[in-house]
Amino acid sequence: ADAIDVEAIREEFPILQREFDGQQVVYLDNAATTQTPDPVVDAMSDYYRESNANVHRGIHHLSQEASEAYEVAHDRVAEFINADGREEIIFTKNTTEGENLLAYSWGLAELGPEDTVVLTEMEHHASLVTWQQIAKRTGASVEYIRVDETGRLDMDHAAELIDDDTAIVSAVHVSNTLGTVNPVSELTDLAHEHGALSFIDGAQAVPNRPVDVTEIDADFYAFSGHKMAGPTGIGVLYGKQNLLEDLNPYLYGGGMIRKVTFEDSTWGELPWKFEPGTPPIAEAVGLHAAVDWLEAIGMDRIETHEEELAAYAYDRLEAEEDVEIYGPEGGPDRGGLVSFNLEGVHAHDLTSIMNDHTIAVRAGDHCTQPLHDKLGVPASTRASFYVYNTRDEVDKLVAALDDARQLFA
Ligand SMILES: Cc1ncc(COP(=O)(O)O)c(CN[C@@H](CS)C(=O)O)c1O
Repeated sequence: ADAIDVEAIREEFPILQREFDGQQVVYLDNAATTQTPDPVVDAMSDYYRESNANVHRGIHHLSQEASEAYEVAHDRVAEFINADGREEIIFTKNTTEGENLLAYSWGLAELGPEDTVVLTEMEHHASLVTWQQIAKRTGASVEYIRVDETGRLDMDHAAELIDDDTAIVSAVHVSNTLGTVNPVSELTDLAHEHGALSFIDGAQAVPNRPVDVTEIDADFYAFSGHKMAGPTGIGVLYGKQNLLEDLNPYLYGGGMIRKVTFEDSTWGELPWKFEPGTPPIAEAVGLHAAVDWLEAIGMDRIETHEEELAAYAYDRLEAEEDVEIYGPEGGPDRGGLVSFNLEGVHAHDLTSIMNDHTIAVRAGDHCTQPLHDKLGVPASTRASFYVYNTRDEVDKLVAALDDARQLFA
């Protein structure tokens, strides 16, 4: 596929023209959140200006328009990840809420002392803390697939850990710290061989590469709108329909019920059963527009762009003898981000120097504290790329290291 036209894409992001202290912003914090193109902003503004109403099939025209827009957004997301239909697409607040929905609706009901939850050492706190706490409440145990010295999962260890006591395997598709692209189909197959479920955290995958949940055969899959050129306040939990049918909701209210009496209630059909109260309607319109916008570029072209940029950044940083990089070398095993440390300079100091050059990167543990403990570092600096980033911006990042060396090293 031919390369994407970055300059044309940048025209749709006025924020990228912003300057601080006379320097144009270099936005390299996309794993935290991506910027929002004009068509997505316009779609949400138009909704508020012209179609705003509450959903759940009100009688009046505006409510019917809003309900249609909200429901069709589910269809569009289902198509985007190759799910069977809107029944398998639950809109949440974000990836974190999707993981909690699964842990509360399924985990609390199904896990017990004889069960094991298998995670990986590179899990984000959104799944690691969630499963850790649900396991404590149910008596289940938690085991972690080892990350090897290259930053990849030790799949021999995975095959050892995943056995007939395993109730669920929960794994990140692309690590937000290492950039590692995990073999999620293989992990899912291992889970299924032992009658376990598979949950995949796709927060750093759906925005950046083609994802086909049917091909992966994951039972559940979660991601966020704000990491894929969409708005904050909306995420998606995908689940196989037959599994979702058997789950009870853990959040109750209007819109999710079929019948309510003073004695008891029955639940509405999918996906509304898991969407109580007034949902993120404008955000769903924005997410729909973001999916259209991304697909117009092409997810395979986005994947190639990010892989090449991350490989370029990896090579440039690798050439600096006082830089330590975490995760696999540039290529198909690394998504669009690079975390690293500059010898003798704390990540927070380096990141503030970067900010002096109006370069936006992230310092910290990226919500993967156990992984940083394993790496033996308190924090790292992370540059993460998207469709509007360029090699020139990577060069600026590398050039700014000298300032940090003079000041801190
Ligand atoms: C792999 C992974 N899994 C879950 C989440 C949570 O996404 P939410 O939309 O915040 O719920 C994130 C978001 N990681 C941000 C905030 S720590 C980062 O800077 O890396 C993630 O990267």
